[in-house]
Amino acid sequence: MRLDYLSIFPAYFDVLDISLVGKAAINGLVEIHAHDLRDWTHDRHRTVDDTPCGGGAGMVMKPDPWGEAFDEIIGTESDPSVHVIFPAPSGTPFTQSAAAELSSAQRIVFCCGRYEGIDHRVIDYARSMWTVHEVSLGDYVLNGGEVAALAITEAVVRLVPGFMGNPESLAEESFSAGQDGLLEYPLFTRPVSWRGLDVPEVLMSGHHGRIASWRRDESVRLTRERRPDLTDSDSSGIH
Ligand SMILES: Nc1cc(-c2ccc3ccn(Cc4ccc(CN5CCCC5)cc4)c3c2)n[nH]1
Repeated sequence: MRLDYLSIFPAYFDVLDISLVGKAAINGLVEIHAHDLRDWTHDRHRTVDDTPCGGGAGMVMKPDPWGEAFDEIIGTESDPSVHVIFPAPSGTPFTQSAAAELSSAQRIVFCCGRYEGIDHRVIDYARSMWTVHEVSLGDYVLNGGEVAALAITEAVVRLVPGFMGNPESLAEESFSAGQDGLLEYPLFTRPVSWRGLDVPEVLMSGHHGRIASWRRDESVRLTRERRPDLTDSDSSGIH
């Protein structure tokens, strides 16, 4: 899988050489390429923004540098197998199933906007050429797309076959199909007693049936408490 990042702050993506994603890069599962959008400007100030047509606060990213960067990084041929991701507050909420779908992509290009966003024609042009995803991380406003691109990268790459040492742990995660769409149960490890707080006895009983039942009950309780929106979904198994 090749991952490209277009940003005026490409150094944001240096961290990918350290983290788990870095290991995937080392063992050839993932190729990381970060690019400075200003490399595709031609004026002395390397300008990437301008005032919004129709007025309004802030600045908008000009289309020209994006188009030239696309030509060089992706090419001028249409190819639906290339996934182009535009993080945006107005995007579709990013989900675990979207991460799972993207984990089988051969090529993903992250377009990280700044200022108030990117000229919409950039997204329209990209839609005419590749498979475009405008995605939101959640209902809060970041200063740009870079943090969202890092989060999406981690969610996707950890699902790439061969990446996680212990694929079983993926099956038990929140939001993954195996867990019936419930939140994860609380986790404990040694010592059994810590600052007057003890591991629930059932977990030390060695009785697998009771342990499974306790974990399910805890997942149901937590989901009802924190994510009532998940309790009515068909996959949740609770109604
Ligand atoms: N889930 C999530 C994603 C983001 C995100 C992603 C990309 C960019 C690029 C620039 N920004 C800053 C930013 C600030 C204010 C507005 C709202 N303005 C109101 C009127 C015009 C626009 C939009 C955008 C991003 C933010 N934030 N949160």
